[in-house]
Amino acid sequence: MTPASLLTTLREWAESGWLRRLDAAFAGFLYELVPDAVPELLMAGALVAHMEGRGHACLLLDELLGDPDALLGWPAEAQTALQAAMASLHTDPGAWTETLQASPLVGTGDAPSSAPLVLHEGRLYLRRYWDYERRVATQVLARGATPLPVDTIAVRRQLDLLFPAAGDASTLDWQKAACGLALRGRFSIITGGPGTGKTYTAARLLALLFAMDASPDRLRVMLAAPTGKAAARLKQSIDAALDALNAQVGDRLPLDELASHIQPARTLHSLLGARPDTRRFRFDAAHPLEVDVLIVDEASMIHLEMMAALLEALPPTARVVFLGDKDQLASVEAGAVLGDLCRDAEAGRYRPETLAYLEAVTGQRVPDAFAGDGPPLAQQTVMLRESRRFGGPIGQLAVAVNQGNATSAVRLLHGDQSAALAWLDAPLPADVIALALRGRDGALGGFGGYLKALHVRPAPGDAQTHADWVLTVLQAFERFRLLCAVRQGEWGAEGLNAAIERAMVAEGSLVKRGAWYEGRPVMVTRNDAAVGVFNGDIGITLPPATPGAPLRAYFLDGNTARSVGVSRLASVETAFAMTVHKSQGSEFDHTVLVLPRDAGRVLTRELVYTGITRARSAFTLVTPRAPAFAEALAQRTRRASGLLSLLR
Ligand SMILES: Nc1ncnc2c1ncn2[C@@H]1O[C@H](COP(=O)(O)OP(=O)(O)OP(=O)(O)O)[C@@H](O)[C@H]1O
Repeated sequence: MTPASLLTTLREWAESGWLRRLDAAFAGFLYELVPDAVPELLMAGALVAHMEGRGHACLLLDELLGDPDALLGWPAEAQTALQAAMASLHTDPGAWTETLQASPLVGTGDAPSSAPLVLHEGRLYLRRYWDYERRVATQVLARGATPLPVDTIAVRRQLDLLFPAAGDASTLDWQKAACGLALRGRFSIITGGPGTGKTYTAARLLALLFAMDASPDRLRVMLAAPTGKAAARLKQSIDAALDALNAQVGDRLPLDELASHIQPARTLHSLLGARPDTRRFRFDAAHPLEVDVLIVDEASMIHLEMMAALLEALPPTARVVFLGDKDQLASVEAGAVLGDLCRDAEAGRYRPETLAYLEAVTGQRVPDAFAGDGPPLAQQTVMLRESRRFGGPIGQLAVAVNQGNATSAVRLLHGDQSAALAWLDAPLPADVIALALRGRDGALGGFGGYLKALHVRPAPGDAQTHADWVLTVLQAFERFRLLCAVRQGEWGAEGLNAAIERAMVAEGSLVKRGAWYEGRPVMVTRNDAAVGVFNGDIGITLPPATPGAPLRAYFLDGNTARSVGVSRLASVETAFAMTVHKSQGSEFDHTVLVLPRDAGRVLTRELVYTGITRARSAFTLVTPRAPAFAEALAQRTRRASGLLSLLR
């Protein structure tokens, strides 16, 4: 196959929807740069771009040549076309590697180069992603290189105070261990499922750092998370945990002062100083953040590019602690950074030196099963294993789903007597709409509470009454949500949003005269630093206090609301229903997960797990085709990345 005919084939694949137009265009761009580029290079270029669009940081050549069907998961017709095209190219991985390496368009990654592609240990990258991975790995390695000196006797005293032993004093308290490990590292991770006490532990870690610091009055503490909502939740949880701790041990630790050192929680974009029209941030390696301790929540949502920018913006002396659930869906953007970094979290793999340190500072023995010879990062990672909030049916369901145990999960969904869980066979989207409008027996209602709050609008004029009403409406909206596996189609977020709007208009709960109407919930889909809104922010369209003034979108910001004129919101979508991806970092009292008839490779175990763990007190699974649930549980998200190999 000639390069020109391969490019035609790639364009045809894009026309058929197997590749993105961008992927085929990228191969065309490579050909323009080097007209004698071989077809292997053009094919690899289109496919590495395609894989990036699907969240992979790189393309594994072995997998492409060994089992392209499994790698790409294309429809049968596309697979046949791919096989035919691949048959005309080299079949041997060694020959592919040599061919690619010979091209001026492919760098090795070891030497500085501006080649658009990088081939490193059998992984082909778009240069940008190679760069992100390398920068993240460099930072993680530098920050984890040597443990910081610790006065183990003093730490033991503080930890005993912060974690008074309950029950068997010799049983390891992982929360206590997590504080001990984070204390001696500049980079640490505390992972665990929902309600395992990640923020509870982080609050105690702050108290410990404060107690152990030589000049605590100068300690600068920052809190951040990928979304505004997650940031606000983090601050609330840390404040609540510190208040409770104060009541417990306030006479022996200066916790009041600590609270005054914690700055308001920020989104990562705002922390780093996002600027309009550029990917560069105000804070970077040359202009580092002024921080000593940074706690970052919902770390599973951090994508590679953001992680690289964040770590580089931290001064070398700062301490960063990531909190997150490694089993949740990774970010929409390429990379699965937390999942990669937590590869050893389950097993522990603590070295003898780490085990001895943990025993010295906790007074407890780490069970032998967690001993090993893990890399430095594993020595700074702790997985919390006991859920404190999710012991009930929702927690049991989350565990069954995480283990891929469909039989047990289905039994729980069908047989729950407490009504926290339910399975609804919904042959038609109208069944979902009925559930959204009226809720279900035993669970909290659907959008009824929200519509009710919306309609008790105060008389115009009084700013305070108006502000109270806005808050009530925003909080009511947070109680219920439809989560979809996909965006498009009648079972996707777009289809269900349109259907809900129609149903609400038909029953007279909404008056819709144009795209913007009173009561329209919207989700921001693009960061806009100039307006101060970020991807994933959820707002409600409401009239302002001044009579006759144009509609504004109100966003919950902790316990207050801020507003933006709707004409300034360029990229938003209606948000009665949203994708599971976009729901990360949020929780709703009653969460409904809608699985479509067939969603192919997007329907995964991580997606179902993430949906379930958004539910605070009730969860309903809805699907028109029952087997879709078990099929989803059988499918894992696997993202190609070289981060672990760079961390070796
Ligand atoms: N060791 C503990 N003793 C008593 N209560 C605890 C303990 N650990 C956590 N909790 C309580 O369990 C609840 C959940 O804890 P926390 O919010 O810290 O969990 P999380 O892992 O951060 O949850 P999420 O995944 O929702 O962010 C809180 O009410 C917290 O006070």
